[in-house]
Amino acid sequence: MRVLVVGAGAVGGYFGGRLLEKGVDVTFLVRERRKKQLQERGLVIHSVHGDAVLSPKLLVTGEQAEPFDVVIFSNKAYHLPEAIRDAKPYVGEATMILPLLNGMAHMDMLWKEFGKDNVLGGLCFIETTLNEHGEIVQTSASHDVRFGEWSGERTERVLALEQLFSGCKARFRLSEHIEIDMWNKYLFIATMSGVTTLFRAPIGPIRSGEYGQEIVDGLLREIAAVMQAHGAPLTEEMVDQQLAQLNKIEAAMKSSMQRDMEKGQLIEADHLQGYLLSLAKQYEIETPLLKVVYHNLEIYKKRA
Ligand SMILES: NC(=O)C1=CN([C@@H]2O[C@H](COP(=O)(O)OP(=O)(O)OC[C@H]3O[C@@H](n4cnc5c(N)ncnc54)[C@H](OP(=O)(O)O)[C@@H]3O)[C@@H](O)[C@H]2O)C=CC1
Ligand SMILES: CC(C)(CO)C(=O)C(=O)O
Repeated sequence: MRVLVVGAGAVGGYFGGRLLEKGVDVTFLVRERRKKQLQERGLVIHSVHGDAVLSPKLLVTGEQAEPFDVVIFSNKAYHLPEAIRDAKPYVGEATMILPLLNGMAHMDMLWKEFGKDNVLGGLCFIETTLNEHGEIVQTSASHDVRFGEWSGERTERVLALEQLFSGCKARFRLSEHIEIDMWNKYLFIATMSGVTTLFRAPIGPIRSGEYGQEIVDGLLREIAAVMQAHGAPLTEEMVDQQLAQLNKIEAAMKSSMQRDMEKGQLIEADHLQGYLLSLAKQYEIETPLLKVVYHNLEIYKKRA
């Protein structure tokens, strides 16, 4: 099976690199600047799970290539329209599309472009970033991808993917409830990125202190209420589990949005929190904490 990874950034470079390391036929769709960087230095991974220096196959849109069996989208949400346009020539009728972006709003765009049957659900848990040389720096225990059919079925094609991904250094897990998994991850990351960007600290100091728990809990429950009003399959038990997860993760953990802010880069505020606020308006749900979080991100966006 041939795999195309759209974007050799922190997420795509890491997981694509791990697949390549295992011997999977992986190509990265990149733009000129990233191509030059990767040609000069290689795809360099510094990771708590082991370092690697790889020489991947690179493709720049417009270059000739047969359709791929799998196209993994690992770009930021604000680049999705261009990423879809650039990847489209390499998508055939039987190509599986696997997105690893945070959030949910991208699914509609992918379904519209590629058809609902061709798009799998997907997400990842990983703390990874690019350093000033474009090298991948992966810093905590999780390096997990979950993927699956939207219907939850164990079809031949996802079983083939499971086989393809198995035995590589990162953990790829086939899910029979990827829609639920994605909403859970969205609940987790909208809260986690919200508080870490608001307080400009890793999660540890935020969740401790006199008001920490109240704020994290309050924000998570506001977001959950919006998602549930929209029909997300999230039970109260799942909401409690996400809060427990936020209390359990390493104290030093930061969100990727926070790291992007620290580097003065663009952020996915509209895709994550902004989308939730538009739903809150639609369903007339009060979300005072989410508004504070978003307002902070808006101020950053104007300054950046
Ligand atoms: N980093 C993390 O720890 C985690 C991130 N996520 C999610 O994963 C997604 C990706 O994040 P992350 O990897 O951090 O982002 P990065 O910015 O590190 O990587 C995105 C890459 O996509 C590339 N790209 C964008 N548009 C195109 C295009 N048209 N053609 C080719 N390449 C393109 C960019 O290339 P260029 O250099 O040319 O701009 C960049 O290298 C986000 O939705 C994020 O929320 C999820 C879990 C953890
Ligand atoms: C919180 C984390 C690191 C978990 O994968 C994440 O998804 C992000 O920061 O984007």
